[in-house]
Parts: sequence; C-alpha cells; structure tokens
Amino acid sequence: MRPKRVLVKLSGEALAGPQGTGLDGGTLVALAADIAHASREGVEVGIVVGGGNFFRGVQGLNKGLDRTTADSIGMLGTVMNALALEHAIEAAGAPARAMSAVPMPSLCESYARKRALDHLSNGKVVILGGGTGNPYFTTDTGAALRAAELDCSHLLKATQVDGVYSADPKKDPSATRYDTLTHEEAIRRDLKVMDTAAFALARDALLTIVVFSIAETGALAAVLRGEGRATYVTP
Ligand SMILES: Nc1ncnc2c1ncn2[C@@H]1O[C@H](COP(=O)(O)OP(=O)(O)O)[C@@H](O)[C@H]1O
Ligand SMILES: O=c1ccn([C@@H]2O[C@H](COP(=O)(O)OP(=O)(O)O)[C@@H](O)[C@H]2O)c(=O)[nH]1
Repeated sequence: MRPKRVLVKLSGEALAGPQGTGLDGGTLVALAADIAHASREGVEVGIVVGGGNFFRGVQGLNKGLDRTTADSIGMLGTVMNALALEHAIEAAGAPARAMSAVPMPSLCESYARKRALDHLSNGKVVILGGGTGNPYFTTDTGAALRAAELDCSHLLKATQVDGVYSADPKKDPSATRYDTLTHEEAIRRDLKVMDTAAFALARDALLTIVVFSIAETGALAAVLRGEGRATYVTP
C-alpha cells in the first residue's frame, strides 16, 4: 500500500498512555514521531481524534446531563486532543493544523473541506477535532465522514487491538481474528470495534478500513507500507 492520502482515527485513549486518562507526554511524543515520519514519506495524513481520555457522552447520562449537553462536553475533549497533537506533531518536525468541526476560532481553525484539502496538499498534517460537530455521533463516524469527503484511499483505525475479532478480544480470549472481512459482514455480525454507522458510511463510500494496534512504535509506518498485523475491512 503506498497511499497518497489517508485518514487516521486515533481514539482518545491512544493519547493517555498507561494511566488511561488525560494526556501522557511520552505517548504524545511517540505518536507524533510516527505521524511526522509518515508525512515526511510524502503521505498526506488527516487525523480524526477521539476524546475518550477526557469524557464520553454516555458518561454524562448518569450525571444528570441530557445527551446533547453530554455530547457537547465530549466534543470539547476531542478538540483538546487535537490541539495537543498539533503541537506534538509540529515539535516532531512536521507542519500540522488543528481544525475543529465546532467553531472556536480563537483556539484553532474551523473545519472547512476546501481548506483541509489545501493544507493536506501543502504537506501539512490536518488534525480534525469535534468529530462530526453534532451530538448522537462518535468520532468513529466522524472519521468515516472525513475520510470520504477528503477523498482518502484508506481509513486507518489505530487502536489498542491488532485487528477485528469475532468478539471483543479483551473480554473473550477465544475470539478469532479476521485478516479481511467486508463492511457488511462487520455490520451483520455486530462487531463493535467501530460503530455500525461508521461501517455503513465507509461501505457506501467504498472506503477500506484498516484496523491495527498503535501500541508498537512504527506501527503506522508499517501499515502504510502494507506490512504489520492488521484487519482489512473492504467494500
Ligand atoms: N469485534 C471486535 N474486534 C476488535 N475489537 C473489539 C471488538 N469488539 C469490541 N472491541 C473493542 O473495541 C476497541 C476499539 O474501539 P475504540 O473505541 O477505538 O477503543 P480503543 O480505545 O481501544 O481504541 C478495542 O480496543 C476492543 O477492546
Ligand atoms: O461527532 C461526534 C463525535 C464525538 N462526540 C462526543 O464526543 C465523545 C468523544 O468521542 P469518542 O467517544 O468517539 O472518542 P474515542 O472513543 O475515539 O476516544 C463521544 O463520546 C460523544 O459524546 C459527539 O457528540 N459527536
């Protein structure tokens, strides 16, 4: 795989390191180095980052918040991660721009497709916060949406497991790992590695999803070379 432009989905936990919440400096440096390396190799890299290391909407429901307010707090967390990644990637030597689907112009650019494409074609890593900018969604669906509208060849789901399994491998040790499967199969089997909405959007956009573990240094570069353990979810 020598893609021209990819969309990397990073969950919030990927930035938290061993403590599992907030931001871990060493983890940010390691992630940014991988991303900067890919960018220097000439790949245009868009990133959609989650916010689970700060807040997920569902957590708000048992705090007496309504879903929309809880999701707004969650989206703010994704922008916090986008700002941290922008700084870390620039510190690693690659130009980067955070853009938010929720306009907050004093903190970062507001997302606009044309502007994001201009940044990508000028060799900047674009980090997309705020997900879809709407409640009742997650950043998995935001990632599929941005990958489709930015004409990315692949959606690279960087996560804590090394692919898509027949069940959550963290809960079911007997789960078996797929090398490849279709979006339809993932939806039919109700495989919760990504939301059903994200699989459906990727299916309709004919977008291949590559699910891999971000835990090892160099994992992203390996996936971009078509190497490393990963599951390919194809149309
Ligand atoms: N069928 C499945 N295959 C792989 N992972 C699954 C599956 N079902 C649930 N999961 C869980 O989904 C997680 C990936 O979703 P995500 O929200 O990105 O969390 P993470 O913080 O781990 O990236 C995995 O870490 C895994 O624990
Ligand atoms: O388009 C979106 C994307 C995210 N969120 C909210 O932001 C939170 C953090 O995003 P996500 O759970 O996808 O983060 P991740 O699991 O990838 O860390 C979600 O739980 C939602 O509450 C939202 O409302 N709309």
